[in-house]
Amino acid sequence: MTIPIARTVAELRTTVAAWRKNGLKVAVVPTMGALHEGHLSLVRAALAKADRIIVTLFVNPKQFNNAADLAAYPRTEHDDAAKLAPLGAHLLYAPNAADMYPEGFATTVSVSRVSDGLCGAFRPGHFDGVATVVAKLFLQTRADLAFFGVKDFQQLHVVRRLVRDLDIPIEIVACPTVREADGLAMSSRNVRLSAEQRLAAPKLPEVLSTSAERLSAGAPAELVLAEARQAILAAGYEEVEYLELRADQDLSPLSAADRPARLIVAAWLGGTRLIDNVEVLPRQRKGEVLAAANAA
Ligand SMILES: Nc1ncnc2c1ncn2[C@@H]1O[C@H](COP(=O)(O)OP(=O)(O)OP(=O)(O)O)[C@@H](O)[C@H]1O
Ligand SMILES: CC(C)(CO)[C@@H](O)C(=O)[O-]
Ligand code: BAL
Repeated sequence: MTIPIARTVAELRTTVAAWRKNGLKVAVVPTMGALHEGHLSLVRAALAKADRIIVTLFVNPKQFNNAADLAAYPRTEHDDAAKLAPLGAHLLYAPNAADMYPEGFATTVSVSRVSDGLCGAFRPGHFDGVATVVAKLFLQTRADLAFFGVKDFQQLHVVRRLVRDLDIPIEIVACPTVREADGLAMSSRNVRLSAEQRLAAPKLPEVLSTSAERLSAGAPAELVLAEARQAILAAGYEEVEYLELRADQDLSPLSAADRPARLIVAAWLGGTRLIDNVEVLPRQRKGEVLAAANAA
């Protein structure tokens, strides 16, 4: 079983035009490859909502602010294609950098505000690179739907803002984070962890979920965040790049869980940068707790 591969926009467009002529609904799943169950869950979600699925595989140089990170990024196209075929994905679009950014390419798509802070602060230029390539992928594929993981929470906000602001006619579908049995969020970068680091890694999601519960129960955010940082460092992480409480709806910074929120983190373990986030349910005020108890 194999999956067809398109290398150029022309090849991609020929296939998509034939689908469209037959009235088929098209979905795109943008990735940088080294596919794991997290990516495959996006493909399955796409298969449930569309007739034809394009998985894109492009390690986008414009979104890497660190040359070593780009050089070390896993490239496993053969294995990726072998994972996609049995799932029933219809096309792998794997352009090369010279086709995506030909000589003279001079356009940058920049989404402000939701790109500020968090990864935007620590990876300068990263979200410009993401917004530029995602805009290209949407226009190249002209898909009806696009699937993204909640694991990259700020990226999801950037993409949503991009399509709203540029009136790109595509529905963005967010999919939950797929985790290993011990809670670690699946990520292509996890393969860089040594055996010892891999054992320490799940402390990150563990601290996130206990902190989220404390915040929902009304514990002061400043204290919870400070203790969470300490716990992550005590587990063996060498640096907590950021750990912040942000509003779920628009990513605005929060000092208390007074509305639906996210606890969002980036931390370094043995030279590998891991990101994660969890939902924080809004703190119930005393009156609401009493009202709920009386109603029960
Ligand atoms: N564990 C996961 N669960 C659900 N979706 C995921 C998961 N990991 C990545 N994705 C989603 O897959 C898409 C492609 O992500 P990407 O190729 O960067 O994978 P990655 O594993 O996140 O790699 P990286 O090491 O760059 O973080 C994005 O929409 C991302 O949010
Ligand atoms: C969306 C994306 C494929 C753009 O290169 C990338 O940022 C990713 O893999 O999340
Ligand atoms: N998942 C976001 C891709 C990156 O780290 O560049």
